[in-house]
Amino acid sequence: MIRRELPKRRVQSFSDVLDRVREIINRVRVGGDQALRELTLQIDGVKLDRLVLEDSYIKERSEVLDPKVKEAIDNVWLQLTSFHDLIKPPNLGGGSEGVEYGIIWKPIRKLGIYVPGGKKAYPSSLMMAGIPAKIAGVKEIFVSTPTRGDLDPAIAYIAQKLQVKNVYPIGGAQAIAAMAYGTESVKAVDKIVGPGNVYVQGAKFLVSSDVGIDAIEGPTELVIIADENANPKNVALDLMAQGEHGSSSMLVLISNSAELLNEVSNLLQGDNEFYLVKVSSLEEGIQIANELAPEHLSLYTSRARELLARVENAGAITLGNTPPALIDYSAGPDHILPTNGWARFKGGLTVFDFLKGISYVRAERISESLVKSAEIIARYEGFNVHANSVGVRYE
Ligand SMILES: NC(=O)c1ccc[n+]([C@@H]2O[C@H](COP(=O)([O-])OP(=O)(O)OC[C@H]3O[C@@H](n4cnc5c(N)ncnc54)[C@H](O)[C@@H]3O)[C@@H](O)[C@H]2O)c1
Ligand SMILES: N[C@H](CO)Cc1c[nH]c[nH+]1
Ligand SMILES: [Zn+2]
Repeated sequence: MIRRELPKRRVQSFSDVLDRVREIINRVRVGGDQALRELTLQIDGVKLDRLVLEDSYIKERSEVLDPKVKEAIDNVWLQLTSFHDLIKPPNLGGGSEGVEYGIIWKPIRKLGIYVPGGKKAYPSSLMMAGIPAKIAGVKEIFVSTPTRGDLDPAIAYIAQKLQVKNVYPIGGAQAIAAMAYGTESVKAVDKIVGPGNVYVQGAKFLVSSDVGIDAIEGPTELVIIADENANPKNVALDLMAQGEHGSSSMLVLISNSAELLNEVSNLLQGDNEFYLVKVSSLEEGIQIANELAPEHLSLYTSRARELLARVENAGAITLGNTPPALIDYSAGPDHILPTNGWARFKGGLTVFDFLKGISYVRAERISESLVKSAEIIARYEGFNVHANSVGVRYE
């Protein structure tokens, strides 16, 4: 369906399902493995005979993967690695006023990756989470994914490449609850990352008081800002491509060209809702995009480079005639990206999501003024022992 207006809200939001998700989480916390089996049967219609897939089974499944797909995965692996390697921060040290200080980056220890698999399998998402995690130095990776029968061979292959400790054939909020709190079979982790539908993201949100999460990465969003130079067929393809994720995707085209909007409108097919909006200038388009804070933003205009500087809120941006689907698979930057407006304060997944920056200080010959300042502020706050503990050392 084509709408000639801006979307008023996300089609489906994780906050719409929090009551149901809370109920699922509580059932897993109380009932452990048995609750996981019951919930997977009730919600997914899958009878689980085991909750941890054996290594021999994962190997067997990876062996049935088409060699062409294996080769493609190996190829993309190198490109994703080069992007995330570029970002990995070095340990830094310096000093000022007699204080030696620095920061050391340490990986989180136990990581849970959720790999979506309700409607389609997402092996690419396992790569997008697993590669930066490995580059950050994460040692123990656990994966949960709904399997609807057998494990997807590409997920099996990637799990092996990542030396994943356990793969759990569990999906939805129950998988997130299990990795957050642990059950007899599922290990509790320090942080859970990964995309998924509103139930998965709602669960991540609710467990985030007890375990780390990356962000809300729910139903796909694409905003395209295009001018009269954009190819209408490619614009329509990009919108319909992200529509493949399901009816919850938010798909918006903003243009200053009525002709382009009409041409695209005639080309769009499928069940998704497409929002086509006319603006008077590309700058106005950017302003709207900044308010929507979409997951994917495409600047499909010859002024893309110039407009890039005006973008404040977006998960990832494609410039000119670059398909957003290239980020989904092989360009290098991550496709695990914030949705629901979380791009106002969070970027896409990077090695930073798997690292903790721990700062250190050594102050043997600190300047008198910094000692005095510490004492004065401590006393101002009423923390006299703090002040004394500093002052006494540098008398
Ligand atoms: N933002 C990103 O970075 C990003 C990346 C890739 C995919 N995605 C999104 O991930 C999503 C994948 O969704 P999916 O559904 O195919 O797979 P999924 O694995 O996220 O969700 C499937 C699970 O949801 C649970 N579920 C489904 N209906 C339920 C209900 N009524 N009550 C309770 N639980 C229920 C089930 O347990 C099922 O196993 C898509 O929306 C896609 O756009 C986002
Ligand atoms: N477009 C999704 C991120 O919103 C990522 C993806 C995976 N597979 C295909 N697409
Ligand atoms: Zn996609």
